[in-house]
Amino acid sequence: MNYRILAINPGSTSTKIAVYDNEEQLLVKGIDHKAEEIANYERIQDQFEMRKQEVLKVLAENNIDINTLSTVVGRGGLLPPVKSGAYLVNDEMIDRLVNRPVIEHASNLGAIISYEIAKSIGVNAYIYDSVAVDEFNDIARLSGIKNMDRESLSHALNSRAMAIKFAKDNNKKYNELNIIVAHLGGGITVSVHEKGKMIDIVSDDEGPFSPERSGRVPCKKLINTCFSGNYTHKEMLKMIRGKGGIVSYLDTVDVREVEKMMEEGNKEAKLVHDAMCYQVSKAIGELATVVEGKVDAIILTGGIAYSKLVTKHIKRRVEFISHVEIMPGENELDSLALGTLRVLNNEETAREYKEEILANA
Ligand SMILES: Nc1ncnc2c1ncn2[C@@H]1O[C@H](COP(=O)(O)OP(=O)(O)O)[C@@H](O)[C@H]1O
Ligand SMILES: CCCC(=O)OP(=O)(O)O
Repeated sequence: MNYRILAINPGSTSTKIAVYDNEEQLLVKGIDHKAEEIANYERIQDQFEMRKQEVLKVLAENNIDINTLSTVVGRGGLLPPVKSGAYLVNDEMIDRLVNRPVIEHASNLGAIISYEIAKSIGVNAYIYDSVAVDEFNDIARLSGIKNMDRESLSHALNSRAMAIKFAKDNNKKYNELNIIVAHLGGGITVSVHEKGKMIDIVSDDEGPFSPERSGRVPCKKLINTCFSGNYTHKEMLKMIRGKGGIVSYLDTVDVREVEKMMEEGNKEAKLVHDAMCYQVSKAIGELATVVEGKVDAIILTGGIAYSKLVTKHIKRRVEFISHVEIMPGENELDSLALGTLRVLNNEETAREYKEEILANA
């Protein structure tokens, strides 16, 4: 059976799309949205019609008739906690993402755009491995302050896909292995997968700094800065997400540029690069304790895993824990399409999104 799948991954400044016939990629395209265009919209969800039109235009330009699509899948956004895998997009999910998103994030548009396109041609829309996938054990939820639980918000899509691929490539099942995955992109998440469940993470506001995020910062200093009267709430959020991490030290979010600076003898660039690798390694070490050291593999993935300097540094620090596998790239469009294909082929089942059930799950 041949299935044609449109995958949509909205990011803060671009919408990446791809079309697949089963596993074969027919088209892949990054649609850039100009900062002036984005600035016209007060809320991220208001950008949906503009981005949808751009997606339809690219399909038409590439002679892909939307009526030939079997389904549409979007990167799942900031919903209340959900399970891993696929969800059918429904009105309840759209209501949450449009009217009460947990956090405003470009990925919230994935379900909204997919649903609209799918509805117009009478097929189903899905999300797959949303950033809100929550498989924490109870012990992982405590933060140290009552009523301020830790949250499972992560790069679950690429992290789970790489762990599943690693298992398959090694003739094992994902649910037989304990794997630590470090997703190294604009944001960084390190996650531990115990026998097929992502039971804990070190997220990008609790762990390593990344190109544009601060990671864990000293709490007392952060609180004092919040109350200094010098910053608005929005500016403080931007300080940790958008203007934190590498960019706050070196004025770039591009690790390739940092490495060029290092080649030119820039000592601060070397220190910041080293510190990011050091912090990622610490997070891997931290999560190794969750499975009591029984780690079958450590996977380094995401755009930064293309860097030999980064992977060599982290490998040196964590190889004592387990084998290190380098799987570079963010692979998110492939992960969306292949996950959905497993649903269409009845190898996995899509869940129905219902908030009242999730709250008690
Ligand atoms: N060949 C490379 N060497 C070093 N860093 C790279 C390379 N390719 C991409 N990167 C870095 O990867 C980061 C983006 O990663 P990516 O997974 O694409 O993130 P996102 O989807 O969050 O933007 C950027 O900091 C970029 O500089
Ligand atoms: C909220 C965790 C997922 C995330 O931050 O995604 P991006 O790095 O794509 O913004």
